[in-house]
Amino acid sequence: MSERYQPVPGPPGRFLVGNTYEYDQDRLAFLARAQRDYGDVFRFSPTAVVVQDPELIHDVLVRTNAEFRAESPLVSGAAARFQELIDRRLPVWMSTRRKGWRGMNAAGSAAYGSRLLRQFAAIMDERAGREVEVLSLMKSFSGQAIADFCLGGQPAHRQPAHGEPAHGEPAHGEPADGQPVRGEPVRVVAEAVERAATAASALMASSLTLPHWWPTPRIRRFRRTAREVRSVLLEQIAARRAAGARPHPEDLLDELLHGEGAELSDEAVYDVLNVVLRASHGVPGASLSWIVRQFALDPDLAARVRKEAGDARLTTPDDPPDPAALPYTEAVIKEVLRMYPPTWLMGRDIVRETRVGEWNLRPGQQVMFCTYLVHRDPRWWTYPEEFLPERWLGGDVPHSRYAYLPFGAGPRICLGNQLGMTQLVLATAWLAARFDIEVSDLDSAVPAPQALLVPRGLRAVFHPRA
Ligand code: HEM
Repeated sequence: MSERYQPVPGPPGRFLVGNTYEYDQDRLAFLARAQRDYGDVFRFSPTAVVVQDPELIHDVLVRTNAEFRAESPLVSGAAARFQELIDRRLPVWMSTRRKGWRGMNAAGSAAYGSRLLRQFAAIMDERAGREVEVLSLMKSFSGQAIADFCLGGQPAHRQPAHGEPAHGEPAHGEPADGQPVRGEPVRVVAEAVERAATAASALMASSLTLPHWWPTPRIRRFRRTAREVRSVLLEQIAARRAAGARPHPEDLLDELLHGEGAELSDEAVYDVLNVVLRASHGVPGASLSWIVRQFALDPDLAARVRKEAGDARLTTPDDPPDPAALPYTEAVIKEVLRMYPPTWLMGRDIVRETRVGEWNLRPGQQVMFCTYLVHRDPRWWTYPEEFLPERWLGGDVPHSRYAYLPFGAGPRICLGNQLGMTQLVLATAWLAARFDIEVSDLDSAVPAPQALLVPRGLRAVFHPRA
């Protein structure tokens, strides 16, 4: 080994399997132990280095697209082909990302508030009063909501009223006013994305990447579902193009096809929609599940959010308040994202020789960071294990300015962070205002660090408040 590449110290691991076995026994405990024993930079495997220092993490994140890549192939062996594809598409993605940003900024997200809340209210009304699996309920809402944000303006312009089924199908199957109703493309796309995300998380559930030529049912399903998403999206894009521009953009697809800036090819539009739908899949749903758990743990917290919703006159989903009028609710969400960041583990592939802190790293290696541990590190946070929304109201910022990164940072920061916050603030306020939550298995619903950090097996009954 040349001087240039001194091995980074880390747990030695076992013969053949390295650290994978110990890691899979308890992922968070393994990473916490390794950090305690080896410091803020440690080796996980010959190709993976874990970095836990917030300044170094930030440094890596801002250098993404140069020495680091955000995209990682799920199946090994596809890497070279995949990197070529990424290199070609990256500049296009970065410029289409800017175009997508316009549709998702604070104004775009706020304008979408009532549509979003109507969907949430309808889904919750439908499931109220009986025990439900919280994560699948919230994921199904967030999946539908994002698909609606992307494509929900199509083909008619009528919005479903509160009480009407969320995906826009009229109660008796007849289009209102003789018009086609929106909803069908949203449902088809949301379901295709759901299947693709389930197939991808089945691959990610294992810490080992499989060779791409290995024809396992999982890899075949992963490929088939990805093709399906591509085909339903390209179909929607073609149909919308053929229908021509509308006076005002009604969803992200309108914005991408007819908004300001250079015209995008169907392929570029597909890229944005695909990345947005995939990257947001389940993430707000996981956060809402943590909120449900937190409300069940602490009814006073729910009461305080309810009071704020009442003061802001949140009485009907048709006319929601500006999320800025709900600062305590926003602080609750920031605290949920601190203690339970859905994207609890992030990574970057190294594509050029580079240096991270005092270590030289080379192409083919991977850098990983565990935001869950950074967000609970007593060096950066006071009372890190306590749920304290007030810390976000009193200016008690972390001692390291980069120690809070639920949405990532740098050029690949979450594209939907404002939309995600709007969605979470309104849905959380609605939950507190309209329901008493009963959870029977609080003790067993502990953090499960899977593809996302989720409360394992959380079930609840949402009792409508009188
Ligand atoms: C609770 C809400 C959300 C959280 C915590 C979250 C978190 C994240 C994080 C941490 C990343 C960066 C991953 C990395 O750097 O490797 C990311 C990327 C992304 N997110 Fe989100 N997200 C949320 C909601 C959303 C929503 C609602 C959308 C879309 C409408 C969205 C769209 C995206 C996209 C497109 C990217 C990839 C950006 C790129 O690679 O250039 N996210 N998100």
